[in-house]
Amino acid sequence: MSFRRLALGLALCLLASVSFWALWEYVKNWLPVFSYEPFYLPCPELFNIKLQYREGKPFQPVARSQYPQPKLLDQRPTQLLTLTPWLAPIVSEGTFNPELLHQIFQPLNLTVGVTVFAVGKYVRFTQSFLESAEEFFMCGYQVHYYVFTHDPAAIPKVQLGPGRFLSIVPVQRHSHWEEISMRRMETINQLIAKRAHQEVDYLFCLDVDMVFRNPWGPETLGDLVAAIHPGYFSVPRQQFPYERRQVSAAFVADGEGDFYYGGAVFGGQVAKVYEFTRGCHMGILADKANGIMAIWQEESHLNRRFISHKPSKVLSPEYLWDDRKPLPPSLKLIRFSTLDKDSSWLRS
Ligand SMILES: CC(=O)N[C@H]1[C@@H](OP(=O)(O)OP(=O)(O)OC[C@H]2O[C@@H](n3ccc(=O)[nH]c3=O)[C@H](O)[C@@H]2O)O[C@H](CO)[C@H](O)[C@@H]1O
Ligand SMILES: [Mn+2]
Repeated sequence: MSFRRLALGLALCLLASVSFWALWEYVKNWLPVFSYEPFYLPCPELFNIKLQYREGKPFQPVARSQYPQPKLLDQRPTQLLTLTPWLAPIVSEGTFNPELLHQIFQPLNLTVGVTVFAVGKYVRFTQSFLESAEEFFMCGYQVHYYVFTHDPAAIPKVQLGPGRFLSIVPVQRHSHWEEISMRRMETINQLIAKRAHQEVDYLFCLDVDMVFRNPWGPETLGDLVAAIHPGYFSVPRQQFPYERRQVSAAFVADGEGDFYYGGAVFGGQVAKVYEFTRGCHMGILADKANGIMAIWQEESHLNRRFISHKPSKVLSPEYLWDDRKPLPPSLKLIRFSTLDKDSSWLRS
C-alpha cells in the first residue's frame, strides 16, 4: 500500500516537474523579456570616457583663385540656385520646411539679437522697422533689439511681444552719412565685446530704412550669414560694384567674387559676427590711414571679406529687397525690403 502511494507521489512529482519545465520553455521562447540577457549593461565606462580629439583646424581664409562665377539664376529663369560652390545653402521660399525648422530650433531657447542704427534723420524709420519686426521677425523666439542712436528720447515706444527686449545704445552723431554707415562695423564689434556675447546666440545687423513684409525665421540662422544684394543678382561679377582701386583694403580683382552681398543685412553666430566686424573694421581703418574711402563704404569691405571668409549660409534677395524695383518671377515673396526714400534729403 505504502509502496503504491510512494510510486504515485513520485509519478505526480515527475509529471509536475515535466509540466513546469514545458511551461518554462514555452514562456522563455515566447516572451523575449525572459530570454533577454543584460549583456551591455552595466557598462559605466562608456558614459565616462572623455575622447581626446585631434585639435580642430581653424578655417583659413580662401586664397585668391580663379573659378567660375556662381549664378543665382543659372538653372531656369524662375528657379534660384540653392547651393553655393562651397556648399552653403542659399535660402529662399520653397527650399525649407518652416514647421520642421521650428520644431528643431524652438526647444533650443535661443536669443537672436538685432542691431539697427537710427542716427540723425534715420530715427524716423525706427517705428515701422520695429513694428514690422514684431509682426514677422523670429516670431516665437527671444529677440533682443539694440537700437543705436544719438537721441534716445526720440526712439518711439513700440509694444514688444513676450520674450522680446529692446536696448537703446547711445552713439555719437558723425556729421557725414558715410561715416555713420561705416562706423557701424566698429560699434557692433564693441557691442559684442561689451555685452552682446553674453546676451544673444545669433546676431543680425540690419539697416533701419527697411520693413519686414513676410516671415523671417530660423531658416536664416547660421554661422556666418550674408544676403545677396537686390541690384546685382543677375549680372556678371565684372559688373559688381566692388572697390577696384588696388590701394584700398577692399580691393577686388576682376575675376574674383561670388555674389554681390548687401551691407544692409548680415549676421550669424555672435562669435562669428565678432570676428567678421573686426576684420571689416580693420580694413576700414587701413583705408583711413591711407586717406581713402571705399566706393560703397562698409559694404565694399564686407564684400571683400566674404570672398576670403565665405558665408556658411546665403540669403536670397527675398531677405534684402528694394521696393523701388519690380518683382522678378524668380522671387516668390519679399520678406524684408528697403522703403522708397528720399536719399538726398536724408543725407543732407
Ligand atoms: C543701393 C545703394 O546705394 N546702397 C548703398 C547705400 O545703402 P543705403 O542707401 O541703404 O544706405 P543707408 O542710407 O540706408 O545707410 C545705411 C544705414 O546706416 C544708418 N544711417 C545712415 C546714415 C545716417 O545718417 N544715419 C543712419 O542711421 C541707417 O541704419 C541706415 O539704414 O549706402 C550704403 C552705405 O554703406 C551702402 O554703400 C549701400 O551699398
Ligand atoms: Mn538702407
